[in-house]
Parts: sequence; C-alpha cells; structure tokens
Amino acid sequence: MPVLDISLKNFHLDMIDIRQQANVRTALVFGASFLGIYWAYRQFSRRHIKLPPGPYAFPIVGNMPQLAGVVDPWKVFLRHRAKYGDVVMYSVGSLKMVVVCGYKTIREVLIDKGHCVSNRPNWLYIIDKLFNRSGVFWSNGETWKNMRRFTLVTLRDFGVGKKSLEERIQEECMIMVEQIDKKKGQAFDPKQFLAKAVSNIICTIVFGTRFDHNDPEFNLLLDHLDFLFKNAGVAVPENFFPFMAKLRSNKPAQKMIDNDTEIQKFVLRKIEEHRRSFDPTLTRDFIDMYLKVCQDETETFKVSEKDVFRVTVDLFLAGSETTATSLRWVMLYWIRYPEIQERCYQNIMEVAGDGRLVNLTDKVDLVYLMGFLNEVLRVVCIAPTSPPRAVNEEFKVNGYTLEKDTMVLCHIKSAHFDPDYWDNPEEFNPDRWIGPDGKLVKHRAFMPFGAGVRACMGESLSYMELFLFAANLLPRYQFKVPDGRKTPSLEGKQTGVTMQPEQYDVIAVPR
Ligand code: HEM
Repeated sequence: MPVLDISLKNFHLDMIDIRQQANVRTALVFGASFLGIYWAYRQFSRRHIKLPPGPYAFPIVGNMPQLAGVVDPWKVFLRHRAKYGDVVMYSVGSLKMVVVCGYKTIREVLIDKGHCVSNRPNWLYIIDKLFNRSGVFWSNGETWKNMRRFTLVTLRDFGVGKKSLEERIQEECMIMVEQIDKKKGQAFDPKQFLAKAVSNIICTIVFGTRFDHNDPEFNLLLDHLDFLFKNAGVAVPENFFPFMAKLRSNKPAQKMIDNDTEIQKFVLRKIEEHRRSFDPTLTRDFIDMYLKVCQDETETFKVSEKDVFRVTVDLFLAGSETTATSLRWVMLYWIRYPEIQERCYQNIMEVAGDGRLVNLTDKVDLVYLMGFLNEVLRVVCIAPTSPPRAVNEEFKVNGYTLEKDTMVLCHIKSAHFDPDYWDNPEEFNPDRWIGPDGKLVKHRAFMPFGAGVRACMGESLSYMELFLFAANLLPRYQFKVPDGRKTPSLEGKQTGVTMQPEQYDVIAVPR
C-alpha cells in the first residue's frame, strides 16, 4: 500500500510542522507577554522617579530652539535657575541635559557623586566624529583612565613645576618683551602675542621645540586649532540630529572634520620626524614618551597613534586658548583698574626690585599678585559652564533623579558668585584672597578648573604660566588704554566654551 504509506508519512510530517509552528507561536506569545510585563514594570517603577523641572520642551526638537546659537548660554541658564531651582532639565530628541547651579549642589554632583558622572557624552555626532572616543578629553572607561595616567605622568616628567619649564616660560615671556619693545609705545592688541607664547609652551612639552612667531606652519596650526575651539561646541544642531550634517548648505560639520584632518597631518609629520631621530635612552618630549611606550615590550599599557594624536590636540585645545584668554583678561583688568595694576607692580618690586626675573619660588611672597590672578579667574570664570559630563550611573540630587546618559553641565560661574560663600560677590576685590596673617587664603567655592575625577589636568601648568607671564611683564611696562580711546568693557561674551573679552588695544609704557 505505497499510496497510503506516503499519505501517512505526509500526515506525520504535517503534524510535526503544526507542532513546530505552535511552539514558535507559543514562544512568540510568551516573549511578547514578557516584554509587555517588563515594559509595564519599568513604566510603573519609573513613575516614582522625579525628573528635574525645566522650560517647556517642544516635540522632537525639545529645547533646541531656546538654546541653539545662543550667545552667553550661562545667562540663559541663570534665568531658568531663578524659575526652576538649582537643577534644571532640558531635552533634545530623546537626550536629556541637566544644568546644575550653586556651589553646594555642584559639589554634591562633582565630588560626592563624582563616580556617577565620570563620563563625557562622546556620542554627540560631531564630537564623536572628531574625537573618535580616543585621547583624554572625550574618552571614557579604560581608554580615559589609561590616557589620563599617561598624560599626567608625561606632563609631570616634562616639566610642570620644574626648573626647565620655568626657564622656558620666562624665555617665552622675554621674546614677548622684545616684540612689545618693537611697538615703541604704539597701541597693539595683545591677543596674538599671548596666544603664540602660550601655544609655544605646549609645543615645548609635546614636540620638544618652540616655533618662531612668524613660522607659517605654526600660524596655520594655530588657525586650525582656533577654528576647532570656536566651532566644536555642544550646542551645534548636528550633534543631536546627524542628518543635518548633509542638509546644511555651509556644511559646518564637514569643515570641522577637514580642519581636524589638517591638524592630524601636522602631528603625524612631527611623530615621523621624532621616529627618525628617536633615541630610547633620551626621552625629549611627549612624542618620544609615546614612541618609547610603543617600543617597550614589557610595557603592558599600550598607547595607539590615534590616542597620541588626540591627546596632543586635547592639550592644545584645552591648554592654549584657556590660558591665553585668561592672560588677556588679566591685562584688561590691569588697564581697567590702574590702581590695582600699581599694587601688583609694587608687590613685585618688594620681592624682585633688582630687575632679576621673577621665578616660581617668589610665589609665596607675591600674595597680592596671586590674589589678583585668582580674583580675575573668579569673576571672569573662563569656562562659565564646565565641559559636559554624562551620567554613567543613575543617582539623585536635590530629590531629582538623573538618569543614565543624561548630559550634565555644572554652572561654575554660579558657584563663583554664590552669596552663601562670598562677601559682595559682584565686587572685584583681590584683597578677599589675603588672610589676616598676610597669606593667600583658599575659597572652597572657587573652581575655575572644575572638580572631581575629571578636573582639569593643566591647573598647575596654567598657574605657572599666568604667574610667570604676569610677574615678568609688569616690572617692564605700565599697561594703559591708548590715549583718546574708550576704556574697554569688562562684559565679555561666551563663544563656544570660553568667555572672550571684547577686542581691545593697549599701550605698554616702559618703566
Ligand atoms: C585657565 C586655564 C584653564 C582653565 C580655566 C581650565 C578649565 C578646565 C575645566 C573647567 C575642565 C573640565 C573639568 C571637569 O569636567 O570637571 C578642564 C578639563 C581639562 N583640562 Fe583644563 N583648563 C585650563 C587650562 C588647561 C591646560 C593648560 C591644560 C593642559 C596642559 C588643560 C587640560 C585639560 C584636560 C586634558 C582636561 C580634561 C580632563 C579629563 O576629562 O579627564 N587645561 N579644564
């Protein structure tokens, strides 16, 4: 009975098929129910979390219309703080951003809960394209830990706090003196001099060499870095809506990437030059340190070329503009308050009146000058809102939950003007830094370099530069507003990350 045989076999196969289909269906129903229950559980359990309040967020674009392209975002954040409190939430698409104000709350976030906000939001489109999750500024996790360690050791080994770097900064200051002398009392904008002098200090640490101020390669590098610094901010729409990178006719994202490629070529040329002259017994600079680590077979920690390039750019981006801009503010406050400039000068004369160069050991005696520098950093607050962090572990602050991956900005300027921690915070007063014993006092709400695990890595270097430049320029010149010109305002503008003073000229009258 072959026919029946076949049909029986078919029947058997059909049964298997039906049973398999039933199994698949059961699995699907079971899976869907599980997901449904899980979703309901998540919704229910998250109903109890209290997110921070904030201004109305539009569908899809969220708060982008209120924030994109805003000049002085720190002022907008302060207006919202007055309405919503110390923790204010914004959103763009599905991303959440929180701005934290006031010293007490900032401290709680950056120090007490610092381990929960140790990431940077490196998923932002342009930032991710540029920084490639490498280097130290925008990396996270193991890469960040390794690169932070490598960078700190290298900065220490190549002179931060050491005599050799001190001499290099003094030398750079004297080159600036030669150039100021050439002005012969004519008005000039100190911006370029200061930018080149400070960048040359980073060049010394990274490449082991300085550049002539007229070197075209150096000037091109500075132009590229300046472009990147001014444009690679967080509040660029492409960071949140990558499709806009193709839509916007002026293609700002592509320009930044092209610009970054040019800097990359420069650094790679320097790495090649170093490779040709490399001597493992003589580590000359940051790049040599990288080559050494690469060649050392016993070294467990490996640095990639991508990382070394990125850290180099990180050091330029984080270290040149910030310090050079601080020095421009220092000069502006001198010309705005001639009597304070005179007190700084007298303070230096008491210690180094014989015309010698001021060095780092003089710092303890130059208390008024140090108080003045701190006061400039306080009132100006070069980075009024700190570079963003990202929540890596959900936590609560002031009763509000900050969910994982929320972007966090700390409003440093609000801490610097917090009336609970400063007497007359609006007043520019270097004397607030001098204690009854005549020594420099510390103020805990002073945090121009951020705080916690990701605090600035260049604080000591910056102070070295600010102090040595200020203390060695002032004995040589009295800085003044050019005759007949209006005294520049102290208002300033936040462009990108930093507070920029308005363009101004000075005259330097030899003492
Ligand atoms: C007046 C000058 C400077 C100011 C006001 C400043 C300010 C800051 C601030 C506010 C942060 C963020 C900290 C945080 O997230 O909590 C930062 C980070 C950083 N700064 Fe500075 N900085 C200055 C100079 C420098 C210099 C000279 C260097 C390098 C030589 C440097 C290297 C860095 C690096 C690498 C980071 C990232 C650290 C990390 O993410 O682990 N900075 N800086």
